[in-house]
Amino acid sequence: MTTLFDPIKVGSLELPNRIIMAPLTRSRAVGAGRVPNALMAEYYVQRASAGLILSEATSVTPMGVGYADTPGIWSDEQVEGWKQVTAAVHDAGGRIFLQLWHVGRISDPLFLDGELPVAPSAIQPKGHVSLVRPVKPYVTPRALTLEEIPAIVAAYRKGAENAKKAGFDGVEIHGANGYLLDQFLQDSTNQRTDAYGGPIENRARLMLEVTDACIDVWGANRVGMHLAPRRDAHDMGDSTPLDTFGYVARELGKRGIAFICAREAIGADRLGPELKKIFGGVYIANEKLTKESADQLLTSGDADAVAFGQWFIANPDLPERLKRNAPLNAPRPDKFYAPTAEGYTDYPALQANG
Ligand SMILES: C=C(C(=O)O)c1ccccc1
Repeated sequence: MTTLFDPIKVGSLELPNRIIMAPLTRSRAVGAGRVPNALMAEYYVQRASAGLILSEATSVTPMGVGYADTPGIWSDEQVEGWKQVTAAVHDAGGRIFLQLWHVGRISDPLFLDGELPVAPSAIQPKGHVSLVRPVKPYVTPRALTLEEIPAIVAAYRKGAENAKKAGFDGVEIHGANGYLLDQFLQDSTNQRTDAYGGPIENRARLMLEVTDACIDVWGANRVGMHLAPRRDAHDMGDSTPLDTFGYVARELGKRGIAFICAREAIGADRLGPELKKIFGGVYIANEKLTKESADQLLTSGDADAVAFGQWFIANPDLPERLKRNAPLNAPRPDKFYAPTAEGYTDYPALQANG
């Protein structure tokens, strides 16, 4: 019976366990340059016992930013900043992928030097700009012109190249949670009439062009994809979800990428088991999992590995704690996005003889 502690090959990497650290935005890349720093290196190295760390979402271009103090991967300075993170994780025997991100319409002119956010179509998302006070509704984004799209693909390619320069072990493409690639994929947010809109193969085109660019840089066995088939973030929706996500899973399977990591909790409406069959590769399940529900997913074959978010925030030595059935530290949501060491690097690990 497969357990969390069994090794697994993901792409060309041998992982010592199936306990993945989910991508977690923590807003500690403080400063105009959005450069990773020593505090971030300390946070990641504390969690290096994960089978694989998926880094926090990292913008591939300034126009892809939508939150305060989140890091980028477009500048030489940011590459240098990330090098201290990857070196620390590798020195501790860990493995880390960078998550490549563009928020699309989930932004605001205050993050974009006064520019409107860009998107497949000019459709205002319901909801408010995250973590901004006073509360501010999202604006109506500007639809990207057909001529602008090659530059978006080029930005992801550059991000993939810079991730390699920075010492990462691979890249995960953020295709989930209502951000740019997800906005193109789902028909509630994409009303284009050109080659990037209409039928599923057109709406998936940008996601797959970005995937092909990353494969060109890294090879398929070092590229992953993050998906949110439940369509529950940032006012998303699709009229034929299994067809839409099934098409993506099939196309990613044809390309032989290292994994799909799908954010969907255990629930009757989840598409995971179907998508896993269609994809045919390593399927990582994420969100609100416990040790029991994670074990159940592995035992049933509905997932090959599991990603924990909040439990890794609060427990730097999560794999050891799960192995020992040790008590887990409680996360402190008030510090999830505060630019402080408090609630970031001060969660205690078990005592060596604990
Ligand atoms: C990158 C995020 C995502 O994937 O939802 C995110 C960003 C800000 C806060 C929480 C999560």
